[in-house]
Amino acid sequence: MIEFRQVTKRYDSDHTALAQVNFLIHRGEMVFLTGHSGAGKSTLLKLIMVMERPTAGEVIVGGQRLNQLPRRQIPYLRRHIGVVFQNHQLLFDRTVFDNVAMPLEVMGVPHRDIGRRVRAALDKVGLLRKEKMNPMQLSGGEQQRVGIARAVVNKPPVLLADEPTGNLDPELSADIMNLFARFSQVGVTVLIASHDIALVKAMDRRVLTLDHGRLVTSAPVSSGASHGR
Ligand SMILES: Nc1ncnc2c1ncn2[C@@H]1O[C@H](COP(=O)(O)OP(=O)(O)OP(=O)(O)O)[C@@H](O)[C@H]1O
Repeated sequence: MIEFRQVTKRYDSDHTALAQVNFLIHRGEMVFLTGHSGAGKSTLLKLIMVMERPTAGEVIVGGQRLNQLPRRQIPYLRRHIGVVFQNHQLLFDRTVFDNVAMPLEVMGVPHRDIGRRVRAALDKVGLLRKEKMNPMQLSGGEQQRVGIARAVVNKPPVLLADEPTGNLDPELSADIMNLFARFSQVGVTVLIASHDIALVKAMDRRVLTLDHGRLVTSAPVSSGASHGR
């Protein structure tokens, strides 16, 4: 579902953020991306979203070679990729419902379908009864769940998360990770960048580790079973 072939990304003429990175993530797999600050995690996610283009090599998402993707096709590709950020980027002058509905409105989904789809997404993250609230009235963990509901409301086959538990305590962080695991169980391909080594270990999934832009491991952190297919 997500494949990198010999991908190199240089920002300025000499600074190499990613160097000859190779990996393949299968449909429905949940994979973690770790590495020190500046290792290249966000860059790798940006290449999948085509917010950046590789200097060399090839990125393939859902069978589509992104190098050849014309600029005008980028918005359509992004509809197939849900993204969750650490600071969830919610609008505090709108209700929970309206925040989750935003991607559907941008896509021009008919009004009568929006309510049903927003409520289905809120149900998945356990917030069905809070749709009329303002995100400001919610806890940090609940706000992050709203961000996740918004990321999955149009049922993207790929879900990316950049430090999605950065502001949360360990218990809430584990809840959020288990939520991502449930999406992968129903076939969503999930890639999560995280600094939280203890949490990543506890989830016992395949881990891609970057070190100064190089992929140094692509294996489960523990000796437990690989969840790769
Ligand atoms: N737009 C940019 N222009 C120039 N250099 C950049 C740009 N974005 C990132 N870099 C550099 O590329 C390297 C990788 O950055 P990146 O943000 O991908 O790392 P990261 O692993 O996500 O770090 P963090 O965990 O701190 O967010 C860093 O040295 C960074 O300074």
